[in-house]
Amino acid sequence: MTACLDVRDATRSFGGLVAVNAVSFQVMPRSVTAVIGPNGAGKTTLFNLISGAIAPSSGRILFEGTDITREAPEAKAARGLIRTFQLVKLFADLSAVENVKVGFHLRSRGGLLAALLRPRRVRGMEAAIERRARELLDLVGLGAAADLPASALSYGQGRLLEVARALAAEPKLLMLDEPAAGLNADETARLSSLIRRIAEGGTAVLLIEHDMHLVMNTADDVVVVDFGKKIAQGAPDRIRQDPAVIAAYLG
Ligand SMILES: Nc1ncnc2c1ncn2[C@@H]1O[C@H](COP(=O)(O)OP(=O)(O)OP(=O)(O)O)[C@@H](O)[C@H]1O
Repeated sequence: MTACLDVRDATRSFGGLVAVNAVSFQVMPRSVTAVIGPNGAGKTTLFNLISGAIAPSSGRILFEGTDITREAPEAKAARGLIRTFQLVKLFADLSAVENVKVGFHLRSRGGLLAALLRPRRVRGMEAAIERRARELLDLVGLGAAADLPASALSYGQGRLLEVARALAAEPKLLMLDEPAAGLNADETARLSSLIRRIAEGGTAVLLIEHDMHLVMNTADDVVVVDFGKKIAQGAPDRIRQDPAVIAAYLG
């Protein structure tokens, strides 16, 4: 099976500091992979290399077998590599469902423009987008809030709305940067089951997360980085007992 994402020896230096040092790992289709590590380990830099926000000093990044190392974030998004943070912030005055509709434009700009040039089709297309946006809100548990302005949502609901909007772009790989940050225990449990459902629906998920409970309950595969290097990779149960991982967190 071709990996959805294949990171090969990704390296990035800032001056003398090697923030990400020859990190390699793969994300398989329909799987959830978590990147963990102590503060300053290089997780955010690694995410930036994958999403295209910054260029690697060396190494390669393949998406569905194609080398995308030097592609811009927009080009990667068009392939289906979507990071929540690539999207603009939520529009406070727009309703939840309208915010989700914004996500459709990320990948289907050509499609939408073409539709606009064919007036008779527009109405059908708008109705389909509206329907799909509401389905996505149901999926993340915000169905009842669809018509509320984003500003009326709680912090946790706002984070879930960001996920729904990212899903509107039909990602093949969804990258989530600390999705549980600021969520309460209930919301975190719901997020965990949502991430599992997203993966089972055919979208691979790659996340950075500090909440070990979420990681251990949600991820199929855990990549541990420390001082820029990958020090371990494996299933949550194995990672929990890995001496190098324990040392990194205690040290
Ligand atoms: N643009 C930059 N210029 C210089 N140094 C940087 C830059 N970005 C990151 N670094 C350094 O690279 C190292 C890794 O940082 P990074 O933010 O990737 O770690 P992290 O694992 O995401 O940390 P945290 O968990 O605290 O968010 C740190 O030492 C950081 O200071």
